[in-house]
Amino acid sequence: MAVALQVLPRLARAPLRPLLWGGPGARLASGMALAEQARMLFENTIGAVLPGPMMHRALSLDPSSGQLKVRDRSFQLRQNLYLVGFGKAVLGMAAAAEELLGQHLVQGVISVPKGIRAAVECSGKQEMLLKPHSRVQVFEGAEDNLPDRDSLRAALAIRQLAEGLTADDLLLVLISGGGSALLPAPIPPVTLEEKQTLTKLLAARGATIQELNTIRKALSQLKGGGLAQAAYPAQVVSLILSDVVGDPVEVIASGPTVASVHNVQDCLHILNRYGLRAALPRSVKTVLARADSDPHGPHTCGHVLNVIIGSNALALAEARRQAEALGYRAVVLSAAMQGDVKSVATFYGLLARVAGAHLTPPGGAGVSVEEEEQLHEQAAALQLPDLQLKEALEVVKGAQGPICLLAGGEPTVQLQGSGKGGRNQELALRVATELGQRPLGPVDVLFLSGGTDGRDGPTDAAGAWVMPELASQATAEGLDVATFLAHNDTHTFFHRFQGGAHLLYTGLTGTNVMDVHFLFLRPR
Ligand SMILES: Nc1ncnc2c1ncn2[C@@H]1O[C@H](COP(=O)(O)OP(=O)(O)OP(=O)(O)O)[C@@H](O)[C@H]1O
Ligand SMILES: O=C(O)[C@H](O)CO
Repeated sequence: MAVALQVLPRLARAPLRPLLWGGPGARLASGMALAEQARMLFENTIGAVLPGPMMHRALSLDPSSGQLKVRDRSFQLRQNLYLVGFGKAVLGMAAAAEELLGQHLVQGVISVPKGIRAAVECSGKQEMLLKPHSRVQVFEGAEDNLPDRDSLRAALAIRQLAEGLTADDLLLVLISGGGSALLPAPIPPVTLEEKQTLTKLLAARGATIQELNTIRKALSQLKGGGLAQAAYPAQVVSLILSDVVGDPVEVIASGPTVASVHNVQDCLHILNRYGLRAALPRSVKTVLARADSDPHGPHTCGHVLNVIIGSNALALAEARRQAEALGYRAVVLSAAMQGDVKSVATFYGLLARVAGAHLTPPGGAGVSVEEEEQLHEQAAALQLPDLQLKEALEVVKGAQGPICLLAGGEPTVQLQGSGKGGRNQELALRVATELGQRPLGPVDVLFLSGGTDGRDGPTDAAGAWVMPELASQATAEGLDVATFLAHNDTHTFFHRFQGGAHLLYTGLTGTNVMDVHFLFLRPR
């Protein structure tokens, strides 16, 4: 995270704009330009998954009895509350916890990205900062999302706090994406450097987050249930903001409060798959061999309540609600959008064409049977477990007015060039190319792709929005879309195209529930 962090100033002041989105405001909003609606929908979607609102939804305290309610479970607070946390969204989560439960809080330690406090301060987003004499100690570290000395110090302070707890205590654990790098505590003799190298190698060779975190858990004192074990016999409540498709609690931040179900054989398979088994340092082999013969077996986590408080699905549900308030028929297609960005772009291109043809009256572009078949084939190839394509097309067929199709997840980019970009900007530009290939009939189409953390790859933009005319307009400006795509240089493209008007700028938002994709179709 080399670039100075910066938090969205517009979101900071007005995360939600009920006047524009509900009741009488809806009519006003529906007269807005499509691009303005798309940008507002993106900002308001992020507003719904900011740490504060999510914490307030998940927790409630009865001040007279000291009863803390987390979902359907109750816990008795009497100045026995401790707090630890690690992840990109944890500063705001801790601030909300302090505001809600501060009178019972004895001590806390959190591990957050380098520069986050300065960025939050700069943006004036006071509600995401801890109080001046807070009982929560803050460590900043993990520059570039890699474990470092600072995050190691934080992890050791977190372990120490957890180990000092008794059966009368309650430990609140705040977890969000980026937590793995912010909580490194390698099992000796594995060193921080060895863990860093192995993590980097696995990531560079294309290991999935599930595979990467299986290895991290095997080599860590705190991951894979280790933190919960350290806190025993205290009760543990983990509040988790998911940045992994499907919200698997054992994967997010490597599941420090979830018993690991993996064995050494699983690790060896993964290391084999990426050609790393032969080159393993002796220390790693030692730790894996020890785990194999460990008479205690894996950690047990019966004293833990793990709760997902925010996710991509939640963001999409809010986006849908707000799109409907704007007068769109809105459908959530999937919160598990994964796969190569090229295949995902082809899918959205076909979807826009098929949906657009269904929306326009006879004499419009018309939908061919082949295209509808291609769309279903492309969808099947993406293997999205929760895809609601048939349902979405039914809604489109029955609709007489504007449609908004919503999805989220994290497609992947196979980097070939050395340009500057991110997966959202690349997806948007590829979708623009697809949309520009054939006429779409009398319907306005806009596609938006944005990262909810406000940072798309190593750029300061969150993503971009496009329309079918983009490619021809770019050509008129002397910009060749295909060349920018070939070099993975989409940020440079969007920066130059129409003076950067198609880029989404939010600054670092202080939350992270992966990416969202919006496809708007508005019959003329
Ligand atoms: N020039 C580029 N063009 C397209 N994508 C890129 C480019 N450079 C990096 N990327 C992609 O950006 C991704 C990294 O983005 P980012 O820093 O937002 O991490 P992330 O995976 O979103 O992290 P988190 O899960 O914490 O949000 C990688 O998947 C990488 O392939
Ligand atoms: O920290 C991590 O492990 C990733 O962000 C997934 O949660």
